[in-house]
Amino acid sequence: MTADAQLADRARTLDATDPLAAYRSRFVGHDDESVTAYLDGNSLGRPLAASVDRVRDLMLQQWGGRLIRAWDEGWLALPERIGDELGRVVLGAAPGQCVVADSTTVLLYKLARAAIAARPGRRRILVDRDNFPSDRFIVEGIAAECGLELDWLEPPHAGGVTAEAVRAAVGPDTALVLLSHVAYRSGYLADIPSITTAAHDAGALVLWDLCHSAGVLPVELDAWGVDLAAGCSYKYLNGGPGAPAWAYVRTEHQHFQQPIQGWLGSTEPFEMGQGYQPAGGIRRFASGTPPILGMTAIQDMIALIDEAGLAAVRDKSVALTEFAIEAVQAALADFGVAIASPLDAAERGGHVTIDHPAFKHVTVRLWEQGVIPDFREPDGIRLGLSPLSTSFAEVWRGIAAIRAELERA
Ligand SMILES: Cc1ncc(COP(=O)(O)O)c(C=O)c1O
Ligand SMILES: Nc1c(O)cccc1C(=O)C[C@H](N)C(=O)O
Repeated sequence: MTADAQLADRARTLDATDPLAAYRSRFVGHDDESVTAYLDGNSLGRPLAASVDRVRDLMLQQWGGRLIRAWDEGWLALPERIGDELGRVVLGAAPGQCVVADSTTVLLYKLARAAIAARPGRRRILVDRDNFPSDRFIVEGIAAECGLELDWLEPPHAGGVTAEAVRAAVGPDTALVLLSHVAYRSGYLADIPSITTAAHDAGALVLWDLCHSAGVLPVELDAWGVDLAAGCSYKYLNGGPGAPAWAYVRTEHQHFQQPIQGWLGSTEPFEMGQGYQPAGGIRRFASGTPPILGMTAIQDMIALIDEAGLAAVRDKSVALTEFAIEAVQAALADFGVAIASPLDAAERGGHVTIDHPAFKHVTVRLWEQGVIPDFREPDGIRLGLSPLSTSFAEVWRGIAAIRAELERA
């Protein structure tokens, strides 16, 4: 058997013995033959068939039938109701600490400003140079706005941000540390508990960006002592394009003041009174009218993760990334393709990034033939493997297609 036939055979065996394989059929488009391999579930997760029904019901029964009455009949409470479910199933958070609102970018701003205000007199923010642009741009803006200084964790930090690096960089003047749980490019998985402790030992707060971890690996925000966190819901939470983000604020920090003082974060919105009085609890971190259509589909993925179990989802995620690495090493190493993600599964999230100078051009050709990974500058193809909707066969088809394009290049 050729090496290729062996990999194709292994993919078939892995799919045949995958205890979560049947979940794939619950997603719209799983049988669309024009998509040879969807490897971008960490940018935009596939829709669930259940969400099509839920959105239809929302439009016909709730919006169409109940009209404005639907706000009182459930819509106004939805950001916290979904937040509680997210906390229970995905984030390891007791009720009353999560809310769905805004975008991740806006929530990161609100939470970072709230944290800065809660550490008066401290003048520094620690941030990772390799963090996602929004995260970096937000603290750059806040530093300019509030007259603060930024400290940068510079790469390489032996693969990713470690507790030792954070401990060495924080001090009595550090107000806030802003980091990602899973790095958007490399997929490096940061150790939240030890990094949070390192920051707390210096009296700083930590804001965690969980965009690339929520829904793909177990998270225990309460148990890990996390202060503040935010993440998006259109990746592994399959909420759809532009679905609103979520924020976690630990109960003991819910007296923090957030900067976007809107009526729906105030005590009695419908009194329309003078002077902003922040609501109690997590509701004070909301600002304006909740995007009900946008947050509707998230509920189906939370329910699906609940059904499958996050530990099983992580097992499949590890198996998918292990197989991707094995296939890249076997099929692409001879072309000079380098693996930019950690090789140790314990240090890796749900995606694998591989680098090659031809990948920008290769990605265009892949998309034309229905093989859909992400390209990330300067030369990375990011294979985003969504455990409940990605098959091992898909991973192999994607990697075989990359090799075919490199052969032509
Ligand atoms: C790690 C990370 N942080 C923040 C964002 C920004 O999210 P949004 O565009 O929803 O504000 C993204 C993705 O876009 C991301 O991957
Ligand atoms: N939010 C996105 C969008 O509106 C268009 C294209 C991609 C995205 C993404 O989510 C990118 C993603 N956060 C990343 O890690 O690269």
